[in-house]
Amino acid sequence: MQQPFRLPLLESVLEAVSAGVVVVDAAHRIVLWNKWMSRHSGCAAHKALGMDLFELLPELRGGRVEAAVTQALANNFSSLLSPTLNRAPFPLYSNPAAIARGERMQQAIAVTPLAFPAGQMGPDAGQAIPHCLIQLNDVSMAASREKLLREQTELLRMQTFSDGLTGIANRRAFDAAIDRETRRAKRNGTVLSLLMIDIDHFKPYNDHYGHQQGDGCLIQVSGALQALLQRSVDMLARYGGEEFAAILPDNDAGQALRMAEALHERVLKLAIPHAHAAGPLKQVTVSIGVATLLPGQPASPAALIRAADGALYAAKRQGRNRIMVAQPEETAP
Ligand SMILES: Nc1nc2c(ncn2[C@@H]2O[C@H](COP(=O)(O)OP(=O)(O)OP(=O)(O)O)[C@@H](O)[C@H]2O)c(=O)[nH]1
Repeated sequence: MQQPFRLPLLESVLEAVSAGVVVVDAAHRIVLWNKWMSRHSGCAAHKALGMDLFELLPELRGGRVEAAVTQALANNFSSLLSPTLNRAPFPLYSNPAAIARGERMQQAIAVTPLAFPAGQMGPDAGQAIPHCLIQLNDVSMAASREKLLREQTELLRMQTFSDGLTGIANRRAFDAAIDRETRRAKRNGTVLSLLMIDIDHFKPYNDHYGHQQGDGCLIQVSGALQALLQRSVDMLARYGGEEFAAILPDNDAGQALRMAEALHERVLKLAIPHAHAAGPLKQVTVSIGVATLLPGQPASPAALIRAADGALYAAKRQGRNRIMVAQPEETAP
């Protein structure tokens, strides 16, 4: 090892490294401020050196950086400041365009205690003098990739569980919810109601007005139904083509029937013209089947759906534009 070259070599490494390197002494005075720090902070080393770090950058006072530096100097503790909790504590910018936008670099910061041996002479000879090393890395790219991934994941989640046409929950979301709510009702000994809602004579509507207007009708009806389901626990889902399902946790048979009446009425109020509607009302109507799972009743989600569906088809058979109620069959607990 060629001893004389070590120090200059280390210095050029410190200046060339793609990370911020700052060293402060026990009084928080800056004793090292590398080129990367000058470039990204806009503060040259000759200005920073000898200054109190928290006077140079007062916004670091009282935050996680000051706490980490104090822990390093007083207790010899190292800290890693998570970029999630401490996005950009130092006023550092990736490039001039980022300065113009006022967009700080996202930072990963490591704070490490250092102990320099004091010189050979004097009262402190041989003793370690506490210092603190602060390393900073630019994680802006990783952070924006992470943000993009999070947004894409959220979009995929939305697409997986919502209906592309109406924006309400889709069949997949319904299947998971009815299963979850049935188990919750059994566990808590509470009631659970289910409404199956179907637009009457939708095929002739489509045939007469066209598929696009049919889509518009589905959007209007689902919007009207959704507007009435105000509780966060209620769920309206598109069960199939022109069939919707409403899960009503904690609603007994009477409450579910009243909700069905309100939904039925709300669709009538839309007054969507339907030239081929049966009966005197030449407008879009719905038929609704209602079923309620009673506390302690051993019934499966499938039995609840079967009962509500059975009631819906009874409503269809009896002329449509009406509400029918059925009781789910008991199944083995
Ligand atoms: N426009 C449109 N139509 C759809 C969509 N999904 C299903 N449909 C149509 O909905 C109609 C359902 O018809 P049927 O099941 O015969 O029921 P209906 O004519 O409403 O008769 P009843 O339910 O017995 O009153 C079919 O013509 C489907 O093509 C959709 O996303 N958009």
